[in-house]
Amino acid sequence: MLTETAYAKVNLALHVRRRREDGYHDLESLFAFVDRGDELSANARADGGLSLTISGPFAHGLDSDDDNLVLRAARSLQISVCPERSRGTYAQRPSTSLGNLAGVGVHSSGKLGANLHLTKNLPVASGIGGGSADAAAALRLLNRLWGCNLTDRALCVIGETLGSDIPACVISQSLRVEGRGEALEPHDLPGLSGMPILLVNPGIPLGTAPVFRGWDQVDRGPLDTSCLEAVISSGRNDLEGPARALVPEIADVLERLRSTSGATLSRMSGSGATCFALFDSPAACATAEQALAAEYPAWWLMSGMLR
Ligand SMILES: C[C@](O)(CO)[C@H](O)COP(=O)(O)OP(=O)(O)OC[C@H]1O[C@@H](n2ccc(N)nc2=O)[C@H](O)[C@@H]1O
Ligand SMILES: Nc1ncnc2c1ncn2[C@@H]1O[C@H](COP(=O)(O)OP(=O)(O)OP(=O)(O)O)[C@@H](O)[C@H]1O
Repeated sequence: MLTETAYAKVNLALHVRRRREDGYHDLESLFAFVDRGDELSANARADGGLSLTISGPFAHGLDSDDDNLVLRAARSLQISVCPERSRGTYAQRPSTSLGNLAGVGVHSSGKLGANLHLTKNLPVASGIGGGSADAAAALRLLNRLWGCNLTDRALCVIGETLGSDIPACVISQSLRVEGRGEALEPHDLPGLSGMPILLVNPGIPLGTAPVFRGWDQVDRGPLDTSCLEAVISSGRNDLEGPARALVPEIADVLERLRSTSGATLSRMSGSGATCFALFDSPAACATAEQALAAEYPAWWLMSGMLR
């Protein structure tokens, strides 16, 4: 059995620059990843079939049916390395051209199968990329399990067809991200790796599309990622306003985090409703987590370190 962690994603800053013709938005964002998240495991299956079971604190919020992003990612990988699977039951082929990716041909027998198990530790629809991280973990895991030997770049191309955050989640290291989410540059700012972080969600799921729809279409300018201080002082999350309009509790979370001792940056991640605080020491982070757990038992909390 092989395992992969689906690392929680945080947008340390998220600038929305433009609404595009295709309905998506061009972004500039600094992505970072927490060293904890969902856990995915898999055993190989010789009959080419796929199955998924789910356990964990947020298993109840999720179906293990064909629409689960883990199974959608698995099917996309099957089709990419073994195109004849796109006929018959496997209806959909990734729309992006993968060049000669299919030519790796190692699995022309089409017997790529797996029994997958997901331990769902991250809240669903919460702005920390849970589903995207799961799909990315499935691509990394099955690439190993099936011996496909695809590069990260090829996995990103497959992931991009399933969701904007998935390419970044394939890499799961700090990145500057532009476009819809597909233009990635590694961006390892000094001091970021190992930094303590606390994630806080008020316990209310929030879909991504309605938050983007609420954006006021005002371009407030580019994101300076030259140093962490610039990201802290001049970075924003342009989706915070529309997310707060839908979930007013986000304001309570941010107010509480901003009054926390030792927090160097508090902001909302992605389309919300999860917010985060970065800390100058693990002790300050642990103290904050204990205090919030006692004060707000309904809030979901997870502490960790940036990768
Ligand atoms: C807000 C972020 O989490 C920031 O990292 C991402 O941009 C969202 O990524 P995601 O959840 O993977 O989003 P997708 O599943 O691709 O898209 C969901 C919906 O969000 C909106 N969407 C998403 C990404 C983007 N750059 N512009 C958009 O307008 C679109 O309405 C889309 O239909
Ligand atoms: N394995 C999965 N985990 C979570 N959500 C999934 C999964 N598979 C499918 N979904 C669906 O994807 C939708 C988005 O869930 P997700 O948790 O990825 O949102 P999010 O945290 O807001 O992501 P992002 O930060 O990328 O916008 C949910 O409505 C959920 O039903």
